[in-house]
Amino acid sequence: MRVDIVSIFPEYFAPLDLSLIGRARANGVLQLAVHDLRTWTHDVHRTVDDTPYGGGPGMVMRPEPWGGALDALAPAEAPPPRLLVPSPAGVPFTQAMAHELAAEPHLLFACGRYEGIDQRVLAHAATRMPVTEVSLGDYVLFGGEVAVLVVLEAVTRLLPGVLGNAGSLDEESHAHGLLEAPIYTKPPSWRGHDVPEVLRSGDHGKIARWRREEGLLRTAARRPDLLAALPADQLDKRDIAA
Ligand SMILES: COc1ccc(Cn2ccc3ccc(-c4cc(N)[nH]n4)cc32)cc1
Repeated sequence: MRVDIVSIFPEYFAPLDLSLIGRARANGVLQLAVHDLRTWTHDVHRTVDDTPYGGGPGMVMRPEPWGGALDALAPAEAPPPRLLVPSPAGVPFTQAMAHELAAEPHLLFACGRYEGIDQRVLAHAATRMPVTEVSLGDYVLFGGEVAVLVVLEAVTRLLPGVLGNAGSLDEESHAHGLLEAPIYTKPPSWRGHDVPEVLRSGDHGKIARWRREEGLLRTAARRPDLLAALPADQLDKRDIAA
């Protein structure tokens, strides 16, 4: 997978050389390039923002530098990337979207700052590539960089060969639309708290049932919205009644 990121703070992405993403880059699973939006400015002050039409607080990112960046990184003669633009007004980012993005050959992230990017940048881009405005949640950040780090981590860990034990993808929270069960390791008793006996029983069927029930109970208590969204065939009413 190829990933291009455009930002006025390219140094924000130094952490991407660490850990699993660093390994994905080293083993060629991920080709990542970070670009400074100011590369595509042409004035002496390398201006990227201006005052908003219609008034209002703050500044808006000018369309011209973004136009130059997208022309350079999504040239007409190449297959178009998927453009992802973090925004408080975006569609919610979910594990399902992470899986969808992990199947894309080329992702292009546009990191806004100030009050956001002139909407015409997205409108023009949409004439030649898929554009998705994505939100991390109902809270407001200073810019898109943190959101890109989150989206990129969620997507990269789904790429083949990135996670050592692929099985861990199957059982984690949100893998089946539910939250995962509590997890434990040695010692069997710690400060008066014991590991649930069932997990030390060696009975894998019993353990699998316990984990599903605990996941359902957690989901019902913390994220009833996820429970409501489960397809009917995935939830036996007895599961909750138990
Ligand atoms: C119109 O209201 C605002 C508009 C933008 C901003 C600051 N800002 C600038 C670019 C940018 C990109 C993403 C986000 C963001 C995404 C989520 N889930 N929260 N915040 C915030 C962003 C503040 C307020």
